[in-house]
Amino acid sequence: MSDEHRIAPPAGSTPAGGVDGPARIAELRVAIDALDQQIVALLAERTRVVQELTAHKTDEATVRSPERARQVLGRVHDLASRQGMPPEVAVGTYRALIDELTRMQLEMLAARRAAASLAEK
Ligand SMILES: C=C(O[C@@H]1C=C(C(=O)O)C=C[C@H]1O)C(=O)O
Repeated sequence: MSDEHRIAPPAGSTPAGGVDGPARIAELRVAIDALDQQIVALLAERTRVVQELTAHKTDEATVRSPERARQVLGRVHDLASRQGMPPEVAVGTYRALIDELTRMQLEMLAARRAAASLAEK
């Protein structure tokens, strides 16, 4: 992250140079909106990869793959630590993401099964 986005000093202290108060909040919210645009683009790409992978799964146990989920969370924990981010924030975010993607995969599997059983009739 560039210096302009660094977390502000503790309340009561004067930020070193630059804009203060509401103007700085507005500036930082613009930075957050730009970052969100990039994050959602990457999440959309990750979701497309998961959707493609799901086409190769044929049962609920493989959809859930808890060991793989643990591995992803452990890796995210380490990556966040190395980036100077509180790892619990990254792990909590990914836990919610994996829960939602697992729910999406279960729906895809159910839809495929329903289509296959209709085709059999
Ligand atoms: C994408 C997969 O399926 C699920 C979702 C995961 C993820 O989003 O990283 C990881 C494991 C599974 O719970 C997978 O098996 O790799």
